[in-house]
Amino acid sequence: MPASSILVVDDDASVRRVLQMQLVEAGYTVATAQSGTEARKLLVESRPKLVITDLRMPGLDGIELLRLIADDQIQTTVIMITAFGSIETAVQAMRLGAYDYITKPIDYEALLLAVQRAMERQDLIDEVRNLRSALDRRYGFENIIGHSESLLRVLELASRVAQHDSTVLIQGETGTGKELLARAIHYNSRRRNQPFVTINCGAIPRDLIESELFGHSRGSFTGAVANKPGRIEMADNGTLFLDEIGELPLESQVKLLRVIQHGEIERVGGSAPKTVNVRIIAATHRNLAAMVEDAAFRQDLFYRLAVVPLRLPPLRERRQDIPELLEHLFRQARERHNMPNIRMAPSLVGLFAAYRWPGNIRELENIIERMLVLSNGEIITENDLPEELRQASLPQQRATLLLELPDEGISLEAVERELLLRALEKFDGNQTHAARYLDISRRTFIYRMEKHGLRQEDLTR
Ligand SMILES: Nc1ncnc2c1ncn2[C@@H]1O[C@H](COP(=O)(O)OP(=O)(O)OP(=O)(O)O)[C@@H](O)[C@H]1O
Repeated sequence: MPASSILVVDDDASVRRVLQMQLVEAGYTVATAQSGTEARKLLVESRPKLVITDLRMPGLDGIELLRLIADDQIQTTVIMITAFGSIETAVQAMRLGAYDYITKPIDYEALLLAVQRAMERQDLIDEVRNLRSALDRRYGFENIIGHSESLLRVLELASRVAQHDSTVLIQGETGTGKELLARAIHYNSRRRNQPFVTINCGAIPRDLIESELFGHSRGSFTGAVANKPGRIEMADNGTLFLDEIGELPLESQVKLLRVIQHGEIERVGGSAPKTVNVRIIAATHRNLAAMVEDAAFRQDLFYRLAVVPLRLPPLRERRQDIPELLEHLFRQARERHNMPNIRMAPSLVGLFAAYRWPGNIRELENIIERMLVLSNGEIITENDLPEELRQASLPQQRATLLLELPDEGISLEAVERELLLRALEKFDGNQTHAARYLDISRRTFIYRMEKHGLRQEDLTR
């Protein structure tokens, strides 16, 4: 049956005939069924866009047909024909999901108008469904490329947690796909048809972050010219993605905790607290546990966020994924720039696999894009690679940290001591930076310095 098809269901042959005639004349393709049971069969076989059904029929009646359509989730719009005066059943039909009803004797002009509106509605529903499934495909777990064990383990956990409403904390270096994973969780959760709202806590000035998160009332500060809902409110019933949560100032952390604990927000500048229902997914490239030790992040909030902690491994820890990612991202970039014939010399894969990728997949994506745009031939060769990648192939530079392992053995303590000193040196004696560089808390850093009997002055040894 073609797309604009209508199924007319009535046990009265003359009503069927007249309805069919009128609708065909108006340009629709029409099929008919003389009972609910016959309609049921046709519904499955030919998937009509619209069903016009009589309410009262022997056997399976209009209401039962409507229930079937709802239960089987058949995508169609229903118009019910009811006897004049049976308003209660019409109301019942609407409650069960009928889009409209018309009464007998049928006013054909009114019917055609109702059909036209119903068709437009079904078109809209179909369009939204198509867009949504494109979105689902785009943000599904299957779009997170890679088959390394460390990645698969995270994806498996994430897909299990997606079904539940628990708060998720995603940790991982910059560019490892934290936002991509957060979206996949949202689009695979029960909230998928509700908003996914993001906020980057590191990108918003400190004095504006609360108004951005919680909204503000008119006049609460200079520039607050109107009432404005915050991102949390916008994410009501959906998911809020708090990127770079480690950058959230301590004062705002208390308020966020309140949202998580009580589901309540208060706009900046007053107004009564409002109840919201949001799922929170937070992400950070920082070591939050170390920040808690340094009192730079609230412990209570940390525990609330890290109900399900997920850690995305850096690319250099899953080098086996590089060829697959390279191919995927290259194909995407080729399509984006409409360069279907461009190829990449196969020898390049080795160079890509050897590089350290400090910026992870985002860096890989950017380098591919740059090579493609700047290339002037049909094939990308080693000469088109940025310097840092070509260097990666030189064996002596494969790793930034190369330890000489002497035959007589080496003391782990001595190595640790040396690392502490080198890190301090690298950051001109700044302990906070050195600790962050070594991915430990400042407290741990100081503790280890003391353990080795090191003092700041030893720097100048
Ligand atoms: N496994 C993957 N497969 C395909 N594309 C990926 C993968 N991981 C990341 N990407 C792509 O890499 C880019 C960076 O990913 P994303 O923004 O999710 O990283 P991030 O960890 O949130 O980064 P940042 O910490 O800098 O915000 C995006 O364009 C994303 O689509």
